[in-house]
Amino acid sequence: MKQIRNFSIIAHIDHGKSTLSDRLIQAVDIVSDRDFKDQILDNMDIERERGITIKSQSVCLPYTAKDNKQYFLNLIDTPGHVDFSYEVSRALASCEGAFLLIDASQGVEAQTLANLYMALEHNLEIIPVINKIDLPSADIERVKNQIEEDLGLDPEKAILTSAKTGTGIENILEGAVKYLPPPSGDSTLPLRALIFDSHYDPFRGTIIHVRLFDGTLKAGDTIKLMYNNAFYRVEEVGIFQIIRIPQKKLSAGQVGYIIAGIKTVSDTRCGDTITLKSKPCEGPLPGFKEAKPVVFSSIYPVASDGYEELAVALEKLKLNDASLIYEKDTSAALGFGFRCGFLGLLHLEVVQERLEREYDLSLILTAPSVRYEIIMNDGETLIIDNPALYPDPTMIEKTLEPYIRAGIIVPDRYMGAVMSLCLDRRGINKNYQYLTNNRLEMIFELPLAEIVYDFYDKLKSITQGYGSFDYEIIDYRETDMVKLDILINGEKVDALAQLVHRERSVERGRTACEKLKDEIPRQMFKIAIQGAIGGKIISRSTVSPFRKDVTAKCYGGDISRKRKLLEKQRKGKKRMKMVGKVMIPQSAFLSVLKTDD
Ligand SMILES: Nc1nc2c(ncn2[C@@H]2O[C@H](COP(=O)(O)OP(=O)(O)OP(=O)(O)O)[C@@H](O)[C@H]2O)c(=O)[nH]1
Repeated sequence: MKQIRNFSIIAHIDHGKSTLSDRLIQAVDIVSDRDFKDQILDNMDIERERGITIKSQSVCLPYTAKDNKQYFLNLIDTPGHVDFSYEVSRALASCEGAFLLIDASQGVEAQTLANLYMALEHNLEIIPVINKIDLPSADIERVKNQIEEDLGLDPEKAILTSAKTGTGIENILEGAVKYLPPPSGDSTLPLRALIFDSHYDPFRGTIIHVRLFDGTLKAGDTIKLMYNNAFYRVEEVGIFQIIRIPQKKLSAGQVGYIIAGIKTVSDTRCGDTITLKSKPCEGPLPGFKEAKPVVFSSIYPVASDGYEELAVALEKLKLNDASLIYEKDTSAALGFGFRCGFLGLLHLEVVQERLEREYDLSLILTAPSVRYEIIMNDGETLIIDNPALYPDPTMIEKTLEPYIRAGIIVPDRYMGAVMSLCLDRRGINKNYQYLTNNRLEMIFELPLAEIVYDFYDKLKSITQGYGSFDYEIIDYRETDMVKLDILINGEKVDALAQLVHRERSVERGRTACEKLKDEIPRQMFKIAIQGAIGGKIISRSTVSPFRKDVTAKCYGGDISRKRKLLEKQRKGKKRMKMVGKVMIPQSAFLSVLKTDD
C-alpha cells in the first residue's frame, strides 16, 4: 500500500485539467503515442466538443520515481461542472490528496474555491498547481498571492506547469509520491469499497468504479451493495489503464473496477458501499446521498409516431446515466412524451443533445421547471414539477420553492451589475468579501427557479466573461406563485404554461407573448397569442397572416426543382409541432422563459 497514491485534479472549468491529465498519461507511457487521442479521459463526443468533463474516469499510472521505486498513481477524474458536484464529492472521497489547478492568467475563480472547500471537507492533502505558465498573460506572482491570501495554502509548495508544452509534468508525478500520503486501510478486515462512478458496457453490463478502503476482493466472491441490499457474483476485478486490465484481486487502498453481471447503472448507486456477503463490514462508508434531480422538463417527439423511438432511446441513455429520471407524460397540445428530471440545466442539455445526435430524434423540450412543494387547504402536500399540473389556487394554503446559496466571484467593477441582476432575480445579498484588492466574492440566496434558465449566460455577459458562479441548494421557502397560461388562437397550450412569481406575473406574461410572437412564423391566418392568469387575460400579441407560395416562383416548369423546394420546406418544418392549426417551432417552448434584455 505504501506504493499507492490516490488523487484527483480539481480546477475551475477551462483551467486545463483534461490537458494536464493527458500529459500525465503520456508521461508514464501506458498508451502508445499513435493511439493517443487528446483528452483521452473525456470519452464522450459531447464532452469533447464542449470541452467539459461530465463523466469521471480514472486511470492507474505506473511510475518509477526518483527513489527508483515503482509507484501506482491512481488519477481519479472529476466532473468539472456544478451540476455534477455530488459525483465530484464521491470521487474526492476516494482520494488522499488533490492537485488544485489554477490558470496562471485567470487566477482563482468560484469553482477553484468551491472545489477547495470540498477537498478540505474530505481532509485531502492539497498541492496547488499553477498551470498555463507559457501564456504571455501569465502572472505567477499574482496567483501565488491569491493562493496564500484567498485559499490559505502555502504558495511555496505550488508546482508550476504548462500542460500545453509539458513543462513541470514530472514535478507533478514526483509531487504525488513525495507529498501525498499513501492510503491507510487493512486488507485483513471485512471488505469496504466505495462506488464513486459506474458506466455501462454493452458486452459486460455495468462496470463499477470503486475505491477499496478495507479488505480484498476477487472474481468468484459474492458482493453486497449495502444501500440496495442486492447481491451479485463477481465475474472480474481489475484496474483502469485507459483499457481495463483484469487483476487476480483488488486490495485495501486500491482503485479499480468490478464486473458482476449487473444490468444497468441504476442498480448501482454512486456513493454506496460494497462489502462481502460472507464477511460483511459493520456499516457503510459515510456520506451516501442520492443524487436528486432539481430541474424538470417534458420531452416530446416532433413526429407523432416518434414516441416508441424516444422510449427506447431514453431507456438506453438511462443505462449509462443513473441520475436521469423519467416517466410517461401526456400533453393535450403535444401528445405522448416523458417528464424528465435532471441534475441541472447542463445535464438537461447534454441529454437533449445525446438524444438528438446519437438516436437521431427530433424533439420538443418544454421550459425547464423546478420542483414546488404545495400545501393544500386540507393539509395534504403535493410535489409539483410540471406547471401544467398546478392545482386550483383556491385550494392552496401555501407554496414553497427551492432556494440556493450562490457564490459569485467578480472583479469589483462589476459589483453593481451583479447586484442588480441578482436582486432582479429575487435574490437576497447575504454577504460579500474582498478576496484581493479588486476581486470580490458575493454571496446571494436566490430562488432556484430564477437561475435555471439564462442566469449563467446573463452573468457572463454583464461581467464580460469575468464572473464565475457556483451554487448549492439550501432549503425550501414560502413563495407566491401563479400559473401563467398561454393561449394560442384561444386554446390553452399546456406545454407553454409556467409558474411565475405574482409580483412579476404581468411583466412575464407580456415578455412571453412578445417572445412567442417572434418565434412563431407567419402562417396563412392570423395567430392570436394571449397570456392569462386564472382565466384573466393579462397580455396579448398577434402574428399577422402571410401568404407564402414558394412554388409560384418556379413558373410551373421544372417539376424536380419544385419537389426540391417542397422537400426543403418540409425539412424546415421538421422541428415544428402542430398545435391545433398552428405550427410552433421547438425554440418557442423555451423562449417563454426568456427575460427581457
Ligand atoms: N497556453 C496553454 N493553454 C492550455 C494549457 N493547459 C490547457 N490549455 C488550454 O486551455 C483550454 C482548457 O483546457 P482543458 O484541459 O480542456 O480544461 P479543463 O479544466 O479540463 O476543462 P473542463 O474539462 O471543462 O473542466 C484548452 O483550450 C487547452 O488547450 C497550458 O498549459 N497552456
